[in-house]
Amino acid sequence: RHFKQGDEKQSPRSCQPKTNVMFLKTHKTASSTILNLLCRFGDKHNLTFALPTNYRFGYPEFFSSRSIKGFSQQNGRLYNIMCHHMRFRRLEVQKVMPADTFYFTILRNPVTLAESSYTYNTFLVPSFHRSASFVNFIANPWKYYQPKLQNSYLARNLLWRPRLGWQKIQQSFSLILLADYFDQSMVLLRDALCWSLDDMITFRLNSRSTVARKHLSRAQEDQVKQWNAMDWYLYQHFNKTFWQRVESFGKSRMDQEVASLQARRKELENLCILQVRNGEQNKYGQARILGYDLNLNLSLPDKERCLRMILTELQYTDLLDKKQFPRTGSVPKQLVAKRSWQAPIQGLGVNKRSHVIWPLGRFKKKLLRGQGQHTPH
Ligand SMILES: Nc1ncnc2c1ncn2[C@@H]1O[C@H](COP(=O)(O)OS(=O)(=O)O)[C@@H](OP(=O)(O)O)[C@H]1O
Repeated sequence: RHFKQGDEKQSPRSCQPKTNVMFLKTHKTASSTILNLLCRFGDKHNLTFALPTNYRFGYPEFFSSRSIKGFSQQNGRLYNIMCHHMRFRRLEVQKVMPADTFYFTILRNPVTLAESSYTYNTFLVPSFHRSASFVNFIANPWKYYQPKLQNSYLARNLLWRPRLGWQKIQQSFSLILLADYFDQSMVLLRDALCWSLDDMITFRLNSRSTVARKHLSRAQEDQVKQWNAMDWYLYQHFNKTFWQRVESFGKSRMDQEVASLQARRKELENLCILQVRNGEQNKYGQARILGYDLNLNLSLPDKERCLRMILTELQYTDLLDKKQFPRTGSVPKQLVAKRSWQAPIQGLGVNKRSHVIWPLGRFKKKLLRGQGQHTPH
């Protein structure tokens, strides 16, 4: 049981791995899991990341190259990977990404998306916390929703907002994935990027447990679709194009590759994960986010790799920040636990008893004892 086995199993491929990649990260669409995948790839190959100064590129305002840490019009530098939250503006992004950049994004069924957003952001969105529950909100949204109230953009048509319509999406992105078919999405992405199987293996991050998700009746689902009509329209369109793409990829080839992906993920889960457990309630809502405890008996290289697979968006961003800006980067206060014995949450699930020591210095040691926290996205 070792990471290497999976890498060795892969046959050589004739294509050239893409190293210039732009991912439009969006709310509650498995985007933290994909961000982790991109961070690991870029980190492994020492690629440069366009990093935001404060975890997001000026969101909810439109993207500006000024929000990239260290960028100036004078140095006019280009980056390999861009994957943090933004409100997309193609021309502005193109200024800082090479011409052959591969652009992709991800959507999710607006029904489960809206429920996730409500639970996760209840206290952040006044339109939400005026209602007693999601079912209550969705039965009569106009009673609670006021567009001018703070963060109301999180309460309606979440898919639509960062992207401005399906024609623009179609023009700007070479691949549009669906969180609801995550494994098929990873197969398509792997094919497009020409990356290895292990590069595509992720553990589910920023996730609630299945029992915490609210199941809706058909009538309630219809209410959500009506309330988020633009999202529903967008989703239907890209659901169709997604399955057309699967069709041209080949259905049986897809089934085989999904099976390999799942088998390899299982192997790595067995290697890395001791247990999955409920973390603390997130700060802005009622969601308890699952965390992972790593196995205690891992070799140091495996520990490092397993740990990278469970780093959350903020934690990985801090590591990359530290790597790209060794002198200016600092450990943000919120990542450091108030008491060192506190069990970490949000994916940084190193067991209390297992003080994993990374060889890369004090920062990581702190991080490993730290408490992950999540800003709203
Ligand atoms: N691999 C995979 N497959 C399917 N779904 C997945 C996966 N990884 C994460 N998720 C689900 O995505 C939700 C979190 O999305 P984000 O990470 O984009 O949220 S955030 O906006 O960055 O806070 C969150 O949804 P809910 O659990 O319904 O809240 C996660 O469970």
